Amino acid sequence: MWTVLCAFLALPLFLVTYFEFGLLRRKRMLNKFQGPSMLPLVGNAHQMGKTPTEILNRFFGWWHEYGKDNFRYWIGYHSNIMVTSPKYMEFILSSQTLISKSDVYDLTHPWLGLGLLTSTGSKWHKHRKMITPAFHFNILRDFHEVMNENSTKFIDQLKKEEAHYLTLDVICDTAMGVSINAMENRSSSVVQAFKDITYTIKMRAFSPWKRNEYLFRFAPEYPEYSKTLKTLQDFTNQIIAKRIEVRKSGLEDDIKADEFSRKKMAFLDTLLSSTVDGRLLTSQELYEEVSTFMFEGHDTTTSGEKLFKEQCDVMGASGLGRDATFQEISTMKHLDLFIKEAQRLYPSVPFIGRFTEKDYVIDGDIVPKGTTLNLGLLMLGYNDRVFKDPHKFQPERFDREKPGPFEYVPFSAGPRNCIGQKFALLEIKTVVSKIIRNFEVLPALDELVSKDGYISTTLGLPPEEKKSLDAHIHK
Ligand code: HEM
Repeated sequence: MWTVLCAFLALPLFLVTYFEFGLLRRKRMLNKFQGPSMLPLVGNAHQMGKTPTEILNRFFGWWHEYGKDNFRYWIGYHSNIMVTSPKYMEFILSSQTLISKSDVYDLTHPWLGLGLLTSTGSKWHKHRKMITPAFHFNILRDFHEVMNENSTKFIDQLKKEEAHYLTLDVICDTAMGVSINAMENRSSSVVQAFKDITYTIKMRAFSPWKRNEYLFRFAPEYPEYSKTLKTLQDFTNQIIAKRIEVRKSGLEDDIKADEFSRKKMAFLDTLLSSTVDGRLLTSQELYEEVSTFMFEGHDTTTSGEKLFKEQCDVMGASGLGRDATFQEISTMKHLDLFIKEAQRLYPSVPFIGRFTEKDYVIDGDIVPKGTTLNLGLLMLGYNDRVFKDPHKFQPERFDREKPGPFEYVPFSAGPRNCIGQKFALLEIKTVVSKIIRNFEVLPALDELVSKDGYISTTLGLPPEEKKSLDAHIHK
């Protein structure tokens, strides 16, 4: 009896010692990096905060404290380096071997499996090669019609002050050939499920025990998470099944009124007809790629006099009521700068992660095997060594001061860059240009831009400045 009790009590101690021992080498090497001191078991998890805003503020706080340079931190036994130095960015993003995603992406596996975003090694290489033609210039041009149709619906909803989910409609309508009409069906369980699952995944990343698949089953939010996951899995599987059915029956061209009637479903059709190693994709592989594109293709893509003038110049003053052509969209240069500036301050993908499967020497430092490299794309945009007066919204800055190739990378760079970059930019330009032609766009009074051109959210400021400004704003 006593032996069992003692063994039971000693177990946690044994486990902690075991893990600490296993980490000695990594800890020793990572201690050479600047960063906050850590506690046993939790690392720095207790300092992270409980909401996405608190977590962002914590990261920015450390970033300022450590000279706007890289720093290391620990979430339980997961060691991380927050990478913000352009030299590190260049090494990591250009590497042909450092392509494995960080352990944070494991949290998406139950939902996305190992699709293009999360897979690595030869599977990723083969699938990237197979999918790349689906984003060819000519295919994008065909998609533009669908983007215009959905943008028109979006504008109608904006006029009623009820605009939502445009990007989800566009990715389903173009890449999958399925009209889910999320804009008009806001209470749809699928639409809500996309929002819920991404929130849960983000928050799990900062909890040492919820990161673990088994321990997470005991978390209070687990039953809701399982339901959400099933909703998304069923939705994706249904899309694939219906498309296969339509292809089998050879009815693609006949059922014009049906929701699966579009002829140009480049992405899903590419997947269904492509071979890898001489065989068709398995149903699991199909599931992984389709769910990956539904996620990447909609959660990422969501003013002023000069913009309006450009619309008049390009479209002609009498053409403001019609859709812009593909060609016209590509000549809207000021709109390009505007989008670039918005992505600098509010990048759709603020962080991306890599995992070191061996030791690497980066810019003279040894980064040990087993380290998560968290690439702070968000921090790059706030670096005043690169962007003068970074809190000022100035689209023209990209004409004057061109950042280096690894100083501004909202779509990432190198072999694992965003495969949907051109699709995304076309979609954003299509909808934003239409908004400008239909509405007078003014700076948001207290949300985005203040009268003197400074953004008035306090994101990215050093903690003391942020505190005093926050107090001022909330007066
Ligand atoms: C403003 C919109 C978008 C931004 C800022 C963006 C940004 C990014 C970034 C930073 C990555 C690298 C992720 C990483 O290394 O973990 C990425 C990858 C990816 N993006 Fe996008 N993205 C956008 C829109 C899209 C769209 C519309 C699609 C699909 C139609 C898409 C599909 C993908 C895929 C599949 C990957 C993984 C590529 C690979 O690993 O080979 N993205 N994106």
